Parts: sequence; structure tokens; C-alpha cells
Amino acid sequence: MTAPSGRKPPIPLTVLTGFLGAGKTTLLNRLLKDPALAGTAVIINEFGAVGLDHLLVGESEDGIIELSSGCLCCTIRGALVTTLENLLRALDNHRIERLDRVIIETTGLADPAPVLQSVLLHPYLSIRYRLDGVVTVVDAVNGARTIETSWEAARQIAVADRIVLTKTDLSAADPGIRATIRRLNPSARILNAVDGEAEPSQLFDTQPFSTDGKIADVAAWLAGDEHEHEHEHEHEHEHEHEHEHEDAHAHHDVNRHDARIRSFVATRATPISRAALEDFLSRLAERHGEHLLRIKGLIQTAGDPDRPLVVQAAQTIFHPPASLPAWPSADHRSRLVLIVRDLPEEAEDAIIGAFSDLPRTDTADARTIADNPLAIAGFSGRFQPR
Ligand SMILES: Nc1nc2c(ncn2[C@@H]2O[C@H](COP(=O)(O)OP(=O)(O)OP(=O)(O)O)[C@@H](O)[C@H]2O)c(=O)[nH]1
Repeated sequence: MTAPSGRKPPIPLTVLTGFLGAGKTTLLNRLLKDPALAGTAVIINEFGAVGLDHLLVGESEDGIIELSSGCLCCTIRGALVTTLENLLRALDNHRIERLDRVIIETTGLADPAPVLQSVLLHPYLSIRYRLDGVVTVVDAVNGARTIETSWEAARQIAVADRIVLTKTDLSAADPGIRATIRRLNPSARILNAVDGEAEPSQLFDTQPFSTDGKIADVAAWLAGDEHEHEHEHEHEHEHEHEHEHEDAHAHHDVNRHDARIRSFVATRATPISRAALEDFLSRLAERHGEHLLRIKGLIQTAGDPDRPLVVQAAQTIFHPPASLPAWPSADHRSRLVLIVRDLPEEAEDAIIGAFSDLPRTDTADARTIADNPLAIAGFSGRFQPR
């Protein structure tokens, strides 16, 4: 590395984290429209073999770098370091004009500690970058339950310098969520930001990252002292998950997070009517809701095939689908990416089969409906986006 270190001021770097579907991309899309964030490079990392985020993040594709699939905290940590080094090299060699800021959006399943260690403990990156802080997005509907069931989510909150609370506009929002957050993080500023409505000045260049005011575990995690952490908590369940997490990563299966969480994709080549899609999603939520962590999809609808419908769900909260003005790539097939926990494999096969062969309501006959492996006897409900 030939860069003249020490002469240029360090580049502020923010880690944007938060559990699956909490609203990270929504926040990022809003923020990147602000001229105050010109010159920002965004590193996106998505879990699962088929990412959709790069297709869904705003109009300005400049400066957006998608890291190969895998979980940022383990399997592709090396790729993160290389990307950060390459950005510096491009700046020093004048291949890019400016690099005023870097934002790393982690996957919703990422343990933020190894991501922070990659920068803080790196002899060169720690000089050229300044950790401006960790911004953690927390969903006011699913947040409390998520903390209970996912140690990663609890860590994401505990290490945060700023917390962005989303989905407080929904009737299911938990009025006690701030108190729950405070138990894990006594000092971070908590901002209310429905649909990512936040000002860059509230999130960047305020106070730099520090372990001061955070629960004692944070310093231990950053020191990589997992042993101490395990003893302090004597939390068997959490311990178990950490081992599963490590085991799964050792096999480099990009679709597996640990022994319980995995991602898969269901595709369909022909357009789907809105009614059939709604039936399918209703049945999916009804039948497998407890296993669903995240659904994202781009759907070719029969009524409007040139404008893909974006389907989004965080756990069992289905968000109102929105249409994109055009397909973001040449591939116009419908794709649903699901992240599930403890879903039996037969159920995965059934979901893939049902999606690829949905009964078309315009041509449906009794046999195709009966053959649909997701069909529920007597079910006649409709998917109601909340
Ligand atoms: N009602 C409501 N919906 C929101 C809010 N913030 C985000 N959403 C919706 O939540 C869904 C998930 O938002 P994303 O921004 O994609 O979440 P994410 O954290 O990037 O998701 P992953 O990258 O999969 O972890 C989308 O349908 C958003 O429109 C909010 O404050 N209120």
C-alpha cells in the first residue's frame, strides 16, 4: 500500500445495522438523496445467494458496492477489508474524485462486533478511516421479540451510537420498545424515523464511536473476548447459537446463517395475477408464519408486467407492495427470497413448488387449487397488507 498515510484526514465510516427487515435500506435510500451525503460510498452486504437489495436501493447506483453473498460478520470479512483498501487505493490513484464517507450496511443477521474489529484492529484501515459510529435500526413492531430470539439483534442494539426507531406508524407498534432498547443500551440517542425520515446531521459526525456509556459486554466483544462474554452471561441458548453460527460458516454455505436460519429463493417465469399472489402470501403467513424472518420479492404481475411489484415482509408484517417504474435488470422472472428459521425442508419444497405453479385465478380450476401444496382446506381469506 503506497498511500501517504497521515496527510489526509481519516475518512468517516459508519456501520449501519439492524435486524432483518427493520428498515436499513429504506433509511439509506432517504439519506442518499441528501446532498450532504454526496461523495459517500456504500458497501452493501446481503445474506443469501440471490440478493435483491442492489436492485432496490435508489436511483443513484454510483458509489454502491455489493459484497458477494454471505454474512459480513464471518465468511466475507476478508472481502470487506479488501473493499475498504481498494477504495483508498482508488482515491489515492485518483481513479475516484472523492471519498468523503463510507457507509457499510450489514446484513440483518450480522454480529456487528467482527465488522467493527475489521476496521478498528486493522493497522492501516484504522489510520485511514475514522469510525464515525454504529447506527442501528430497530423495528418498533418486531423489535422486542427479535431481541428475545436473536442474540445478533441484541448485540446490534448494544453497540449502537445512534438508534433509529422505525414502524412506529403501525398500529402494532410496541409502546414499550424504547424501554426495552434502554436496557441494552443506556446511552445511545434514539431517533424516531418513520420510513427512514432522518437527517444526516442526526446520524453522522455527531459523536464518534466509543464504548463509553455502553454495557460492559461491548468492550469485551470488541476485544474478541467471547470467553469472558459467555461466562458473564451463562446464557446457554446464546452460547449454543454462537457455536452453530461458527459451524455453519465453516462450511461456507452462503445460504445458511446457522443450523436454524437459511435462505432460499422461489421463482416463476410466467406473470401472476394480484389475487393469486395475495392468496399465496396469505397462505404462506398462515401456515408458516412462525418460521418466516424475511421475505423480499420482485413480482411480474399479469395486470402490469412491465412494472415489477416489490413484495416485502419482516417476520409476519407484510408491508404494502409498491411498483417499480421498470425492471431493474433484464431478468423479468418473479423472484421471492425467503429467510426462514427452523422451517422443515419439505415445507421449503412445497413453497417453491406452489410459487412456481400458482393457480391463476383467471384460469384456475378445482384441480390446480387442490394440487397447490399450500392450499388450506376451506381457506378463502385475502392477503391484507398492513
Ligand atoms: N410502515 C412502515 N414501514 C416501514 C418503515 N421503515 C421501513 N418500512 C418497510 O419495511 C420493509 C423493510 O424495509 P427495508 O428498508 O428493506 O429493511 P432492511 O432492514 O433493509 O431489510 P434487510 O436488508 O432485509 O435486513 C419495507 O417494506 C419498508 O417499506 C416505517 O417506519 N414504517
